[in-house]
Amino acid sequence: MDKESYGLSDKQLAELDTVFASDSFSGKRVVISGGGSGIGKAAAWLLARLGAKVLICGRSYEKLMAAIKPMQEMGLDVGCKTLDIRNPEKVQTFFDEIMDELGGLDVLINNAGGQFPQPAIDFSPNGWRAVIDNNLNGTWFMMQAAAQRWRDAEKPGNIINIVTVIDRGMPDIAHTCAARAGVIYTSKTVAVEWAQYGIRVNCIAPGIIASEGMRVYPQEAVDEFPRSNPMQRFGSSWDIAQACAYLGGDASQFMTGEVMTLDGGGRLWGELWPYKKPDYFKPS
Ligand SMILES: CCCCCCC/C=C/C(=O)SCCNC(=O)CCNC(=O)[C@H](O)C(C)(C)COP(=O)(O)OP(=O)(O)OC[C@H]1O[C@@H](n2cnc3c(N)ncnc32)[C@H](O)[C@@H]1OP(=O)(O)O
Ligand SMILES: NC(=O)C1=CN([C@@H]2O[C@H](COP(=O)(O)OP(=O)(O)OC[C@H]3O[C@@H](n4cnc5c(N)ncnc54)[C@H](OP(=O)(O)O)[C@@H]3O)[C@@H](O)[C@H]2O)C=CC1
Repeated sequence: MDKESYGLSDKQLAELDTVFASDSFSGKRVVISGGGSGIGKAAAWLLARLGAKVLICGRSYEKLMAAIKPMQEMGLDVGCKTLDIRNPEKVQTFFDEIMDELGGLDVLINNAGGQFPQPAIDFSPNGWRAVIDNNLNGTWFMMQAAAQRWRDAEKPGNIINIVTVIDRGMPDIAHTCAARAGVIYTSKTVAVEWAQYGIRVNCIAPGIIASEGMRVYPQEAVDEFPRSNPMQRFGSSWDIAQACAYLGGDASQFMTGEVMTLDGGGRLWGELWPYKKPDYFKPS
């Protein structure tokens, strides 16, 4: 399939089945970074359909507005704000504003992120920095800003960080492996530190998901992706959205500091080359 066509349509997102009760997020306020496309948009649809008041953020106002319009037309309670998560001052202002506007916050889904595929030996210093900044620093600024406000207001909170599967590293995206490892181990650490404030922190590690994000990868690499797990296929943004509903809701109330992997078994079997498999590793 052409990678340009990956992703779920608004019609699908409005109609896909879910195992969760239709009022299971009623009264909950949820912020989703990178909610204008892919996994973040699917999570926005699902949690809003389950009754949450949802606010999505990202860098492009046009993209955010295009994402929320069909949700609002369905009567869902969804808004948006522009934010570059790499800017700590802007992140602070963002949380001041949304705490006012939403009247508080229950769940933060740190989904914004991404990388470019390249053999590590060729990374420029700035390319390395850009990926660390986006995925590690940006996620941290968001986590800390939310946690400070929950602590100061003496309210519980729930953080879900979307990472990637890094158990065996990942050729062609070493920068993101470094950043995501940082997010996972920061999450495990603050899951302990912040338990005293009633704040839970968990991660979701998606395998290959047929989202708009696939456009960053060469078509030849994407064609091989389904063969990287024993199920021999892509997962869907809806799979990850449903994991967000589990971790964001009361069913997971005794869970913190964990990484939930949804990768079709990819971490146990198979190989993935997001840029290009070198001849050295091909059968002779
Ligand atoms: C087990 C299964 C795991 C599956 C994992 C594989 C599948 C993963 C899929 C996904 O994650 S899908 C989501 C993908 N979505 C994205 O990646 C979108 C977001 N990405 C970005 O915004 C960028 O990639 C970025 C790196 C964060 C760039 O941000 P920024 O706006 O700061 O970039 P620039 O200012 O343009 O560039 C900074 C620096 O980086 C170099 N660079 C950027 N792109 C490339 C590239 N394609 N190749 C090489 N280098 C690149 C760029 O040249 C700059 O460096 P200098 O030139 O200044 O040295
Ligand atoms: N699809 C997959 O196979 C996998 C995805 N992931 C991760 O899941 C998350 C979602 O990816 P996916 O939905 O597939 O891809 P997308 O590229 O569609 O989503 C990434 C979103 O993050 C936003 N974003 C990126 N950088 C920033 C920033 N600095 N500040 C604010 N928003 C930002 C983008 O919006 P904008 O550019 O407008 O700011 C975009 O909406 C990412 O972290 C990705 O790396 C992990 C493993 C596999």
